[in-house]
Amino acid sequence: MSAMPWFGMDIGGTLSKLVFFEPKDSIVEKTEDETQLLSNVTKYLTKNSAYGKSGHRDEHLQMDNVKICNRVGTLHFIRFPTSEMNNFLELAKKKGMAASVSTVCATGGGAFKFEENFKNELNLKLCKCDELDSLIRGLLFTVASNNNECYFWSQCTADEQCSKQEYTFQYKKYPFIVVNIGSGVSVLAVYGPNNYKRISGTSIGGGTFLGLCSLLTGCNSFDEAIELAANGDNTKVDKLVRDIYGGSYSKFGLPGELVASSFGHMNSKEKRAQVSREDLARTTLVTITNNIASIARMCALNERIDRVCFVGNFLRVNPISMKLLSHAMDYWSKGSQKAIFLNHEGYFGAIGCLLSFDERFKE
Ligand SMILES: Nc1ncnc2c1ncn2[C@@H]1O[C@H](COP(=O)(O)OP(=O)(O)O)[C@@H](O)[C@H]1O
Ligand SMILES: CC(C)(COP(=O)(O)O)[C@@H](O)C(=O)NCCC(=O)O
Repeated sequence: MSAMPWFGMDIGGTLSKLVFFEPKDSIVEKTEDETQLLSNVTKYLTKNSAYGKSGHRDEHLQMDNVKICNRVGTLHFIRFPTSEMNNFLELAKKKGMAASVSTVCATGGGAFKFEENFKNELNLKLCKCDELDSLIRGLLFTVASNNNECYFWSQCTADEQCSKQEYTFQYKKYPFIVVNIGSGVSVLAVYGPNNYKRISGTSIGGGTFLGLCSLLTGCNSFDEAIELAANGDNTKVDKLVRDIYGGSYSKFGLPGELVASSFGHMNSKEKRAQVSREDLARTTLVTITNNIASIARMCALNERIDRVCFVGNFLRVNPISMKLLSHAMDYWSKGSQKAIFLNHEGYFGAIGCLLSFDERFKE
């Protein structure tokens, strides 16, 4: 079967992620098909960082000297909103992306939903891979290939002192938890390279943040929502323990600054009149993030696992949530659970999917 070895696609509920492998070695002779694709598609993809109105290449994530399928080359990372799928298919057709190939590996719900569109528009067969298998596979591969992939936030009790630190993740040491925060949230316990289970999930995820924030603030993008949140104050919107107790609730170790009731001030007309779009964006972000932290903590406790990797595009340009997650894990576990983050946060499904080409199509 003829297949397209250098693309892996993850078509998610909000964003489509496209990982593209550009072979750079001269050891292996290029086939005629390869030469044609490399000259047309590679030039177009690597010379630009924006495609159409809404496609972006994350140049800062590019990985050089990566070995895949016995080839050495560069991995490129591209994303576009899944809602723009029709425009993507049109552009792919125009640029001849599928001209000399018949199959591409794809994962995420969209690999099922858009299968017919790929067939009809591009005459391209989607070889479907499971999204959680791909996620774990891509994550393990990336951590093994990239020394600087993982980091953590230290001293997150005081925001000014909280800093990003490199983390050497012993990925060969199992188990660990993966919390994938995409449109919704999946929580996985990983026991070995081919041994994991999905232990929990919640529909209150990245899609909920963006949806609620759009409703409450009229913002038009995720980046705008995060920017608003960065300048807001959730204590104007949330009811804190100290608003109820006048201080902390010490008998059960609840500090005064803890949110007792998310959005709890908003039943008051006067308080509503005092809040800004920024405050509402911040509160939405804090509410969703704290809820995810609670679920992650309980899952880690239940499974008796202390390392928790948070991934997914909800964490893109979002240090506020990463710091909150770090603080929550550390504080409530009295330092026994650790929150770990990864630079290629939203791309592991697509990377894992690209890697499965090797297995499925080698002669
Ligand atoms: N440019 C963006 N556009 C839309 N959502 C974004 C963007 N960047 C980050 N996000 C956040 O990431 C979430 C999607 O994460 P992702 O891991 O790609 O999940 P999915 O596979 O469900 O699309 C969105 O719900 C939103 O919270
Ligand atoms: C259905 C999904 C696996 C799809 O993945 P996504 O596109 O959100 O990354 C995910 O949204 C999810 O796990 N939702 C939570 C469902 C639940 O456990 O309540």
